[in-house]
Amino acid sequence: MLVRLGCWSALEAGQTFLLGYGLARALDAGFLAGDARTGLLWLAAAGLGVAVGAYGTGRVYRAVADLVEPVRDRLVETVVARGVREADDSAVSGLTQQVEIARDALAGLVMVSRSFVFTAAGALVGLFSLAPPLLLVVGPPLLAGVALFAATLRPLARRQEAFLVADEALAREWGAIGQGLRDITATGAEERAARDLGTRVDGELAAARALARWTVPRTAALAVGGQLPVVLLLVAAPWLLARGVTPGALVGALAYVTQSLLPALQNLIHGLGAGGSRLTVVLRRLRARTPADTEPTATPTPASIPTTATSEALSRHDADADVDAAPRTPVPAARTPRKTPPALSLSDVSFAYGPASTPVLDGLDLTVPDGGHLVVVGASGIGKSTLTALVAGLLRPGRGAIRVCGHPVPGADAAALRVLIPQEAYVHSGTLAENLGRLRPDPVPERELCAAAETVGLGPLLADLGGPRARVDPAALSAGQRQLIALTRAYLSPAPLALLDEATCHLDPEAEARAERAFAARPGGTLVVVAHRISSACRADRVLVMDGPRTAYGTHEELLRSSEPYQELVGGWTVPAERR
Ligand SMILES: Nc1ncnc2c1ncn2[C@@H]1O[C@H](COP(=O)(O)OP(=O)(O)OP(=O)(O)O)[C@@H](O)[C@H]1O
Repeated sequence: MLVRLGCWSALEAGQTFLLGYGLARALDAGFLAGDARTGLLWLAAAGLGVAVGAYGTGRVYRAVADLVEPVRDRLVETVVARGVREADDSAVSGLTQQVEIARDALAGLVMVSRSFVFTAAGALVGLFSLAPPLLLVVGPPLLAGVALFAATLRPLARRQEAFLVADEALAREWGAIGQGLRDITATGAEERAARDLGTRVDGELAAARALARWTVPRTAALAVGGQLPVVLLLVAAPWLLARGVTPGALVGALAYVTQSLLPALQNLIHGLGAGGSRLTVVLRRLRARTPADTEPTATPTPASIPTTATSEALSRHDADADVDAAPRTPVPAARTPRKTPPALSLSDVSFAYGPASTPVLDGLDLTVPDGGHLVVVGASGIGKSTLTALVAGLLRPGRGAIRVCGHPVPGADAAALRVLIPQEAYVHSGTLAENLGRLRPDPVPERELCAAAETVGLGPLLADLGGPRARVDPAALSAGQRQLIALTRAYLSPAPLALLDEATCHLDPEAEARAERAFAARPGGTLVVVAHRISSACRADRVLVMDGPRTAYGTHEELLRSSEPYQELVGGWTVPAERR
């Protein structure tokens, strides 16, 4: 196969030889000697050389394909076998894509390096045939240029790889943030996300600068090896002519340098510089997972989430007794008791989506004490999510004031004290531990992760996936499983106020009850739930019924007696036989 490739390349190189030699002979033996016919014949010979060379090029492509395709097949076999062994189909699709990149890069490398070797051979033989002194002028700078380029190859490949890794890390971070924008805003993690992304951007910038510095010697190699010979040929023309070099040979030499050597060197430098390092990176990645694959998608950095003083002596609801048996994971933020503002207060809050729209909220007053458990119910489209978005600071009230633990909303302090779990749970690729500990400023001990998972109801999934260090593929999880992960993450967050906006809608009633009880029992935690089922309202110590801009507020029993909209809602839901 290699012999065949060499033969077709030699035929291709004949074109290079004939280009300069034919031109020189056409001038010296033809046009300059007054014999136009001979000149034309030599030009025709050069033209024939181009045609034969083109045929050779076509066969070269086939020979390269014969060489590269088996390599690709072997790589695919290795990758698929490994994927099947590791039962990792996502890795197979990713890696087979990398195999295609490896195939293209390898083919490109074979093409450019082969082309340079044969073109240089054809041109140097041609120069020697025309006049050996021409070799003295063209040869040394060409060798110097190639040597300089060879010296830059290794450091350049390293910089290129560092840049690719930094670029991928940035793309991953960016993708993760893009997908989870709503949750990042909802959980007040904007600063942290911006810091993580900023680190990646700085990393890529540094890698790009280092790479750019190494392109300088590469450009110099092209100038020395490809452009300097042209200048030297022109400068040395009188000296060459004085030593018997004919004008035709001089023109032929210029043709060799400008039409063959310079483009071949350009292709070599470009092809080996970019394609070579790409091939190195991809092959390394195919052999084993690279650091880029194994490193966490975001480096957890300590976030300065303020703690708050909560736990005013306001009654914790009865359901607490129900969850005493469940293992409790302490909320990490230290909170000092005594005289603190309520976990949530709204005073005279009004909100409409547009100046001419009917207000969704109109003069709402509401207080949720520290440790309280409020459930919000109401018909679809009545404004429950709007209320949680206002409390989370995602919307601004048109009138009135909202405070979380005494801090005005919107505001950074308030944002750090509440965590919003929306209906569409966000899980990013990475390990379970990374997912679960994302809202914590410091690494969460595995024991605490497992205890929290058990409490919220994620325990069986955690075990199935292989523990906290197992990697998760968000696309392979069910909506309910994603919700359990998001709930456990919020449970572990230091924010005392948890806002569950139909965050358990994909869970079965039992799993929903377990998750809600866990949140209600979070030490120092306050819970606001937009209810998906009436059982949620039964578990709460207070219920807010939204009925247009009007609202009703009280315990489940009180509202059953006093609120017609609540009675209707309860009638529409299946009332459990006994309060859960
Ligand atoms: N971005 C928006 N722009 C304009 N109107 C909106 C917007 N978001 C919601 N609304 C409207 O505000 C009202 C309240 O919507 P919201 O989503 O808060 O209700 P909801 O009680 O949470 O409904 P569901 O139970 O179906 O989720 C609805 O009439 C809705 O159409």
